[in-house]
Amino acid sequence: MCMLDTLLLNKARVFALDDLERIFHEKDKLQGEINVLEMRLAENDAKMKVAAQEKIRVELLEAQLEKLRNELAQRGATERSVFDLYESQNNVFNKEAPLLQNNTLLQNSSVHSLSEELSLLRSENMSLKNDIEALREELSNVKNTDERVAILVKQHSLMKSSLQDLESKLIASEEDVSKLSSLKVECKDLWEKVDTLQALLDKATKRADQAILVLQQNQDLRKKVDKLEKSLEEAVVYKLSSEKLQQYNELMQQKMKLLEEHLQRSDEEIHSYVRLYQDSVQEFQDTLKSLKEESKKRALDEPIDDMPWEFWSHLLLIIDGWLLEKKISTDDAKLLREMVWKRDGRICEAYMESREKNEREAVSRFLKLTSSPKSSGLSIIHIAAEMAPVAKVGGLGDVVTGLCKALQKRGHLVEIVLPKYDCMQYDRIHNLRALDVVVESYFDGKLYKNKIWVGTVEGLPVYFIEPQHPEKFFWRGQFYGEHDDFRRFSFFSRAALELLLQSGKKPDIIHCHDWQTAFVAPLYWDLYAPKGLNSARICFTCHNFEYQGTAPASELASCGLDVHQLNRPDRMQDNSAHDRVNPVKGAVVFSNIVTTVSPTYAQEVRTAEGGKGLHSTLSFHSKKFVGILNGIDTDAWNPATDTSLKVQYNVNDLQGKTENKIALRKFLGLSNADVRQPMVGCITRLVPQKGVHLIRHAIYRTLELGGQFVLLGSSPVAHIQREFEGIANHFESHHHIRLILKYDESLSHSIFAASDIFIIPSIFEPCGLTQMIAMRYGSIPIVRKTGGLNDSVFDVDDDTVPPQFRNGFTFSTPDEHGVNSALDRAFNYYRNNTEVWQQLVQKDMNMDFSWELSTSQYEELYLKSVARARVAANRAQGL
Ligand SMILES: Nc1ncnc2c1ncn2[C@@H]1O[C@H](COP(=O)(O)OP(=O)(O)O)[C@@H](O)[C@H]1O
Repeated sequence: MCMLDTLLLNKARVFALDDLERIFHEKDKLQGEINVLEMRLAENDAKMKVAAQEKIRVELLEAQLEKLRNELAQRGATERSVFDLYESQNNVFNKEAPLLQNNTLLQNSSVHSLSEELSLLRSENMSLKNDIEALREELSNVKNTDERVAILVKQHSLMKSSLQDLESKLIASEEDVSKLSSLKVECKDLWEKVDTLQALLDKATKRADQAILVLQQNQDLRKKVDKLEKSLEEAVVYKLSSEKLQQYNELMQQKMKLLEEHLQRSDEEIHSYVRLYQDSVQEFQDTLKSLKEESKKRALDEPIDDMPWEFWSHLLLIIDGWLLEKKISTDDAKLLREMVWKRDGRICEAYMESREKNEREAVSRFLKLTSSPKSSGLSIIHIAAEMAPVAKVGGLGDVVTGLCKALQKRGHLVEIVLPKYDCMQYDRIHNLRALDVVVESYFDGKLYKNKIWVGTVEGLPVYFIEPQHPEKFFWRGQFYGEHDDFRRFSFFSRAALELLLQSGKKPDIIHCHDWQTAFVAPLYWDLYAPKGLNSARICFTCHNFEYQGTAPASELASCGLDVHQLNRPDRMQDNSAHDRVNPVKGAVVFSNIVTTVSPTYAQEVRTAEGGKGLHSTLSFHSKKFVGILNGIDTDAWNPATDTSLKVQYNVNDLQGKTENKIALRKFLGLSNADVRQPMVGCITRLVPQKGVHLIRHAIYRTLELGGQFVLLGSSPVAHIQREFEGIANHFESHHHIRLILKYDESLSHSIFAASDIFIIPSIFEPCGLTQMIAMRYGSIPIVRKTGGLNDSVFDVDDDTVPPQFRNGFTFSTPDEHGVNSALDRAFNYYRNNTEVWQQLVQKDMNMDFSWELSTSQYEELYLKSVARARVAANRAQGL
């Protein structure tokens, strides 16, 4: 390193000296040129002066010439008159000789003088002519001189400009000289540094020699050093990545802080509520602490943690059943429910003791449990149209189950109310039974009976409502897509609230989902809060703003809502059709908390392009509107325990993934010739939102790239279903392409496990779950950057994202070019970078997409809303 520095410094010095030499030489040359030019300029000036004098002389000569010409002209006239006179005198003399004889002498003398004068004039004339000739010559010379003068003037101006050029060059060179002198100083400095570096280098070389000696003597030590260096590098990489992560976290924290500040400024009231809430949390924590201490003393009071959720939900349903069947009072039921909620050991013991006894004895045993500590969580009731796995159409079902399970784990009492569809997966419901009770609910001006069923699903207590209505609302063989969906689900929403009212429940939160149960929000505030079901705050989650369930305003009256009051622009009136009502808009307006399923989608729907007509409503209510990214149920989606798979596997043993690929190929009749042939998977509803034309294109592109493609999907849109049936038939016995056009939960697990790449080219995507499930199964996602896909998939080549977050391939423009760009890159990585691909698979499988983080966000929203309600209630009571 030191040697390199020395060489570089030497080189720099030589260059600098060469430059100096060259600049001096150039300067001398320029100075010489300037001198010559100055001399020539002086010469020119002198010449010009001479020329000017000559010009004056010429002018004088011309004047003289003119004078002489005039004189000559006069003299010519005189000469001619003298001659004429002489001739006439001769004639007279000849004619009158006798008369003139006396005057002859006189005459002779005058003639003589005249002829003398004439010859004088002639000679003078001659000399003048010569003079004129000479002057003419001189004049032509002068003309030549004029031309020369003009040339000289031109040359003069040219020289002047080149002189200016030279002067500016001289200035520049002088600057160069000054730079050079500073360069010289720097150079000197550098030399000094070179010397010190040289000294250091010498020292280092000496040390290196010693080190080499030591290393040569001890090979083992060297190996250890190598190992240490490697781990040091890893540590540096780790440090760098953790630093980046920290930076990223700091950035996020800053953003959050800004947001928090903004919220604080914009809503002073919320701020005070938060403080009050914090006080109550403190109070709650104190109570909890003292309870904990107390419970330590009493072994029987200890919460039972080793009983499954299934058990507690079952107990809860027993108590609710007794309440509805009027076998216990509301207060007793409340106390017992709270004990279940707290997983109290005493109620567990009571159940165990009374298992073999008849119902009356069991009831009395339970009623002996008199004291019960305060509950530690919230009572949350979800009213929904889907719940996985019993009634699932898409992501909504997954979210209801995943979120409820996570809330239950956090100590909240969670219950779910669902329609009792005929087409449910009844084998996934435990202890399903009908209660000996009938709940009547209003519809079309009458009361209709509802049969209430209870059972546990995934360890959660669920109420199923079976309307005894002649239109058999939920006996249709399918969940949605019926002509009277508006009537079916407005009926269900009202019956669900009726059930809560009649069973005396006092929930803290009622959480409804999508347009099907959006009616709950206006029904609650307009009808049920006045009836006494007033303990709750309403949370509404919209999983997709594409579906708003609008209908003619008059249809709202069936479930008892006031059309006149609600069909208003600030309430339920649809923003684009004033004679229609919009349930989603109603829920946005009437809920205390409104959420959607990813932060990016929450932004997108506030724009005119993304809001599907609701952007202005959402912007108006933006203070209560947030986007929370969904999680996935990591118990249900776990390749290490998934019984749908041929072989279970995990991040440390990926052989099982390959075996699933081979098994799926066999099952679907695809070629098994090359185990490394990449398999692209796609599991989706085939609707325009999912980018069906891009899915179709991806099939053909995968074929071109030499991969295999497996599509599992079905479409509620007839022409899309037909189109894909055409493609499916075309590839019916193809070795590399298979389209399975149906809903098949078990097959979906096999495809997630078998595929290497998973494609989701959505036009818009509120959250999307398949990208997270795919990652959990080690299938690398290719997604379009939109909605929740944008919040969960980060491109492996995007260096603006910290490396630990990069987990897939993304593209922005929803066209074939975009698909190609991502698909081609993915194939390239898969084929040419096996090791990197393997690391990517492991990284993706380790990513945390559980409900943990999202649930804590929902929990925080619930708690804040409940605290605000308490403060408002206390204020109203004057406390
Ligand atoms: N044909 C199908 N067979 C089995 N499961 C499917 C099918 N189509 C979609 N799914 C499942 O439905 C869920 C889709 O959720 P999501 O990605 O949020 O999309 P969306 O809710 O818009 O349909 C995933 O769990 C996916 O595996």
